[in-house]
Amino acid sequence: MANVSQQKAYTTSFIIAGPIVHSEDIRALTIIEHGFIAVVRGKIVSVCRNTEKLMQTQQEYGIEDVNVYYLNEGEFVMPGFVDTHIHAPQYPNAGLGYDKQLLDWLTTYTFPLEKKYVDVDFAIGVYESVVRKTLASGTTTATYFATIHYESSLFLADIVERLGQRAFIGKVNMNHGTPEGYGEHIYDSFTCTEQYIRNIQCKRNELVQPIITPRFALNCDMQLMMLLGELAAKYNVHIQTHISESTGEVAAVQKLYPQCRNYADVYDRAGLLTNKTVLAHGIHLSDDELKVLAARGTSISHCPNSNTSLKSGLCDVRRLLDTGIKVGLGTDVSGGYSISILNAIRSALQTSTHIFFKKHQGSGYIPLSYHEAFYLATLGGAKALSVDDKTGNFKVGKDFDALIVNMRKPGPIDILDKTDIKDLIQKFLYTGDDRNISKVYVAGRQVK
Ligand SMILES: O=c1[nH]c(=O)c2nc[nH]c2[nH]1
Ligand SMILES: [Zn+2]
Repeated sequence: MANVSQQKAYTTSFIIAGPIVHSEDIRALTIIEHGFIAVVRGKIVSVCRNTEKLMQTQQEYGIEDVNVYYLNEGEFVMPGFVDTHIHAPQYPNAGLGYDKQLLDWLTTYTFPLEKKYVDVDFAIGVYESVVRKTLASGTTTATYFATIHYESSLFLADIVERLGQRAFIGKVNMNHGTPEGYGEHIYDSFTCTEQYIRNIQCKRNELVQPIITPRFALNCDMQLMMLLGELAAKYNVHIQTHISESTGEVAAVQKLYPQCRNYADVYDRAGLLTNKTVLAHGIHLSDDELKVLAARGTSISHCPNSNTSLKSGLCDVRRLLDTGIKVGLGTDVSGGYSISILNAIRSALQTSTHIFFKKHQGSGYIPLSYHEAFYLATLGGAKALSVDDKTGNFKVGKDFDALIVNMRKPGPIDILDKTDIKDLIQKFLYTGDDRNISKVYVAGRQVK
């Protein structure tokens, strides 16, 4: 029998035995104190609540003793994190520029940095760091914005593929209101995007998918957005953009599209609201807009660190969920300063508590709980991206995207008292960091 730390990186058929934690729905965590998960060629074939049938399962799937890994005291296995919104090229700016709000922040800090990705060598260096760092932080699925540059966006896809992450990767579209040297002609924007989609689909790697990425309604005209909506339908691909992040942005969109009822209507008219669309932020959406998103099956990426860092506002996740909208968490680097979904969990919990403070006494408002935040970071994110048939929890038939968490490792805090599995989970969510994530798996492949 092997300890989990001795596992070979390339073994995709194995059993992990010990404490298991995952979400089956938002209401509660499922905790198995001592069970096992059997993985065959990267897929989960069995999840058991005890170890009685472990040897039988080994025999059934021909899993040798050396590929049975027992977790030690202080360890547990959980699903990998899903980051539903992150700008890979903005990583060099993480932690910088929070003296400005969204529209000024874009022109002062973000566009000048993104321009540099015309240089593929610069892009490769940054993208390699981003993918390694997100994997090390437990992000097994990431939804990336790249830049407008075709070549460097493809390099991001290559790096993701080589390092083994599950990801949606978008070449950004921008043909309106763009800064000097960082914009596209509508024809190039459209044709490059189509070529980009074909190029990524040719890889035939199920883990790496293209995603259509109009930056937001202020940087694309209606004609381009409509063409992109058609492309999404033609190639059956996902769509991502931003919506209703700051009040200044909402006012500018209303001015630019006076014929549209509201911000969501701009995207709806363009055919961009589908059940494979994920919209970042959505802080200032009206009830009417939420109804449209729910009807279209469009989801929201909640990016609480960014919403606070750029002083955009408090997004009420409870309201989104109550309207039937799918919600996942996003780091939104570098609007957010942290690459880690653990940080997004904490920011989401704090934002929800701040909203609770603002409500009047007796409103009955219930702030998010840690197990709801765990759901948003895993299964909620997978549902938001419509990949919950593949990932998000440990259901038989899904890919094994998972983290081995070790709370006994030298890390940010010491565990001094006796703890049960529930304590370990909470300690990890509130105080853990990547030092506590000892192993990361995507589709059964060990990637950390
Ligand atoms: O947080 C954000 N980051 C961006 O890069 C961006 N572009 C448009 N709107 C945006 N919001
Ligand atoms: Zn963003």
